Amino acid sequence: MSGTLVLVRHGQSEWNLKNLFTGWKNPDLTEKGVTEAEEGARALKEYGIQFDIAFTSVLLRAERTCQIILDLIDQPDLETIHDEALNERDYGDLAGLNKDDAREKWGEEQVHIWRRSYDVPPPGGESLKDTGARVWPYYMTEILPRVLSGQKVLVAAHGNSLRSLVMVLDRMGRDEITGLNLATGVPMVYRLNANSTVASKEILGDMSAAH
Ligand SMILES: O=C(O)[C@@H](CO)OP(=O)(O)O
Repeated sequence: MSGTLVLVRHGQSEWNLKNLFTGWKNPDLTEKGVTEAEEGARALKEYGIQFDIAFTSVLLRAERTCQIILDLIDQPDLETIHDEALNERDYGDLAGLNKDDAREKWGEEQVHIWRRSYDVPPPGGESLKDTGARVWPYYMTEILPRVLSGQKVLVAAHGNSLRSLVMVLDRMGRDEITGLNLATGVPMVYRLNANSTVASKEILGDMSAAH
């Protein structure tokens, strides 16, 4: 058995709260988002894990979630790599728009397709497939080799950058991924086999905290 990979989506952001498409925009966590990150951290502490390295995006909401977790599990100075490859999906022209206003303008179904489909990009932005096309190579070259060498690795990132990873790890098809919405601040603990497949997956906490 090789190492452990923990994926966690950032806590609620100010734009999650305002119901705005966010993408590469850079809002901070709300108080609730901080609490969600702390709850995820407490779950990891109870689980008893100590990490060898952490990865996060270059967006504040994920960076703060990562640091809140590391502080709470008494690893505040752990080496942390920040990379744009782990950023949220680029929402293009939708960034900053209200999700309900968008439904009124373009219809419920079209907005759902932009938000959750595999390969339909929002105008001027990235589809989940496009997001995966930058997340997967980064995972393969930077993250996976560490896990396979036995390290315990934390990845604090975003709803869609993590959906693209979960899709591959959980061997989900393009239809199945449409129904997946990750909860905020809820750690997913993967143990991998030596051949990179998933040996086990545990979800630590409340899956209902999705925004
Ligand atoms: O706005 C965003 O960037 C994302 C995540 O909050 O939204 P969605 O739920 O549409 O993937």
